[in-house]
Amino acid sequence: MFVWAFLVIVSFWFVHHHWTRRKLYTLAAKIPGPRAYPLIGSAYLFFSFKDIAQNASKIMEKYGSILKIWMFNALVVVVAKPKHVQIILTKCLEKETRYKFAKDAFGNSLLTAPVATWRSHRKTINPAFSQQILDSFVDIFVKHSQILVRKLEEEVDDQKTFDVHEHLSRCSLDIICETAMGTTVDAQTKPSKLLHATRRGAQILVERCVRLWLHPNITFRLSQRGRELKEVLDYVQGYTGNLVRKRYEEFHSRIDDNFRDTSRKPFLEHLLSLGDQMTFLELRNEVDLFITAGSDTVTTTTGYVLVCLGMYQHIQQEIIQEIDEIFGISTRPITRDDLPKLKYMERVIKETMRLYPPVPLIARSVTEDIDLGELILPAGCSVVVGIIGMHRDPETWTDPLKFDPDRFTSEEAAKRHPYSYIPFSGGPRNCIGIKFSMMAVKVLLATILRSYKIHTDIKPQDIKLSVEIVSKMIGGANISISKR
Ligand code: HEM
Repeated sequence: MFVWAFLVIVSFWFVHHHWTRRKLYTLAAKIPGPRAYPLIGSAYLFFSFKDIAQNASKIMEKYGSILKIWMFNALVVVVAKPKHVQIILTKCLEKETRYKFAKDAFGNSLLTAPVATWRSHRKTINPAFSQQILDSFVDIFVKHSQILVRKLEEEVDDQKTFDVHEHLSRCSLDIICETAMGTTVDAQTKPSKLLHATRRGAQILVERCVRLWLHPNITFRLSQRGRELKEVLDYVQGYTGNLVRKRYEEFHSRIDDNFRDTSRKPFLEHLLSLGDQMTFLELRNEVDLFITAGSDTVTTTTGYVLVCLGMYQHIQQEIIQEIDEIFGISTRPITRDDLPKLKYMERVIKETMRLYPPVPLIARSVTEDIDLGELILPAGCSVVVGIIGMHRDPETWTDPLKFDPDRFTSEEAAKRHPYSYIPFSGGPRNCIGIKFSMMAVKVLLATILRSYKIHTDIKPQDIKLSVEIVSKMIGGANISISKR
């Protein structure tokens, strides 16, 4: 009797579920994709964590630039053509459901907030990333880059390779903490619990996204990973919370014109001076997001560029020539006026981010049917933009695996679709830190290259990127350095 009742309820649910989603199924049937089995869909292709990237690229090669994957009963559509991506990134502003896992760490911050909240926060926060404010941070970039150069002394030996990512991540954390909160964490000179905590937090988040049993809050909180994340977040949020609270209270107890001037102040104080729009918790969430989003991406980008310079010595030579033309034999520090002159370096950074995008995939939720011309994306599905696939698409990039910074001269760039190159995403919900990153990476590279020559044994065909929120080179960004 009990079994019959159970079967009737399940059948009823099944029919009801399919009936309410009939439009989604009809539209999905028109999108090509790998075979889907009852209940699991095509999720079997992603059961092995280490094969995810390989399987995803095989599927993309086979099914082309729009394809569907049924992950159990969730429809995921992958798109990789600039004209489709432009429509998606301008019309679908709601983040994909898995971003909600990041709310434990960042609450309703820019990255994770629903559209209505995001819109007002983005409007409030945008002025804090003005050119004038960013210019005031150059001294901070320089100070920490010079410490990095001193730390790298220990590694000088062209017979010895080391993972430069390790040094860069400490330096980027110092930069981002000082620019975001006005405090130095000295991660380059002291052991840093904050560094390990932010790193571990990001790893657990990725694991949660791909391990289905960690999706429900209840199983996650009881799991070892859930407990570990709590411990990590208690530390990070305790640390940043104390600093944010101190500044928040200071600001509210003495609002005076000092807080309103635009001389060098961390983001946090600029956010406070924008008015009473943000609560303490909102401020802490945004600061936590800047620290994670800003430090990992700047680290990865700079590390990728250094490996590329090691692989392509003639390109390194050209950058060094550009640097020497600006500084000559002077040892003066880099200033903000030097940065726009590093034009060839900028092209090298862009070409590196094309082949090795720090954020290889992004995802959005489709909340209403979206007409892509050839196909309609049904409301209720998720859409993944495969940035790495787009950046290597032979239809856009001739000889796509060739490292060629001249693809980014203004004449060449003008010939391409504006959404063919999107390392910082695109549309209204793009990265808020574009200019910050370019300035920080330029200062880091120029400071390093004024002192050292870069070498590597890595070959382009050996480079594989890990599947993480921010990609890394599997095996490490291994270089060796010698004094110039
Ligand atoms: C090379 C460096 C960087 C790259 C490649 C990068 C890339 C991206 C991408 C692809 C997104 C979109 C994410 C998505 O839609 O899921 C994003 C968003 C974001 N990034 Fe960056 N980022 C970089 C540096 C930074 C820095 C330095 C900061 C802060 C100081 C920052 C803060 C943010 C924030 C707050 C968002 C969310 C924006 C919004 O939704 O309004 N990023 N970034």
